[in-house]
Amino acid sequence: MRVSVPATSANMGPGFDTLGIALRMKNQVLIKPSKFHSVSLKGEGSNNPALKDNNMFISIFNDFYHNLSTKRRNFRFEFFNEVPMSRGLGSSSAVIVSAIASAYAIEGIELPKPKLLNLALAYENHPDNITPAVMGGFNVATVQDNEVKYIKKDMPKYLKAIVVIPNRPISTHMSRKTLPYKYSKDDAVFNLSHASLLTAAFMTENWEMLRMASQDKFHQKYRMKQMPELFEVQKASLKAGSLMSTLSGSGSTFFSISHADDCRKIEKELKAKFPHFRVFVTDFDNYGVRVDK
Ligand SMILES: Nc1ncnc2c1ncn2[C@@H]1O[C@H](COP(=O)(O)OP(=O)(O)O)[C@@H](O)[C@H]1O
Ligand SMILES: N[C@@H](CCOP(=O)(O)O)C(=O)O
Repeated sequence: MRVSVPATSANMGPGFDTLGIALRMKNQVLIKPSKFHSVSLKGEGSNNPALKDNNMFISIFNDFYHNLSTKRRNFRFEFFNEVPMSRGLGSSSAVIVSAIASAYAIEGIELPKPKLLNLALAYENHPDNITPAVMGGFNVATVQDNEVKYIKKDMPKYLKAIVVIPNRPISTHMSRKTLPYKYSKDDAVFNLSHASLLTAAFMTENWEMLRMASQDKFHQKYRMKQMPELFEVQKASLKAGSLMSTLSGSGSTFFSISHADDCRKIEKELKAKFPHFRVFVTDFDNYGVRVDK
């Protein structure tokens, strides 16, 4: 059985804890019944021996498997990871979503996506990564009465994402602690109006609006100060023709959107300017978590 989950870019500027989008970079796990428990890792995290012991995937999988099954089978887990850890591309959401989906699938129990989304909420209490990880596409989401309420929009093929991934990880948990406890009414209105306009722009495919609507006063400047080169990345990406360019989740990745015709030029300019960062173009994912039995 194979389960794959896409990387996600959350916030998208002003949509703190609300907006997120799925990218065509994925973590996959292949699970086979086996005499003994064993783990193999390829790609991201493969040089981290701790992930072979009790990693977050295995512990969430076991929580669910032990609840769902009376049998005590062992499994071989083969991970193929494309989502870099702690870079603001939703690696923790990818792990949470794939672990829950895997436990249900291995037991042959149907798990509708909305239910999976609400189960994932217990492990990550902001819905902006888990929603696109489960559903794919661009999503606006909130949590009400312990349930995720969301609206999804498929992304067109003529738009591409350009990601700039620094070497330095940023822990989402730690980064959230650096944000202000309170915001002024002006800043709240600024973010509310920009996030609303950005959402409307995605829904109506008004791409020229993205640059203006993706401005934010809630989190980016506080987080980017810890890595000031990111201000240069943003400036360079917009100058090279991106439609929008924002910190991805809590960082350290920078995420931009462009027309397909412009993406290679933008990628080339960013690579030349920031040779010490990984820069590449990727498609959007409109499907979300996928289980192949
Ligand atoms: N492939 C993986 N396998 C196991 N655990 C992972 C994996 N990817 C991420 N994690 C867990 O998620 C944590 C990173 O979460 P977080 O700081 O929220 O980063 P991100 O911005 O990538 O979601 C890691 O420290 C690790 O505990
Ligand atoms: N809204 C969250 C998003 C965190 O995304 P991640 O990919 O960095 O985990 C936040 O801004 O803290």
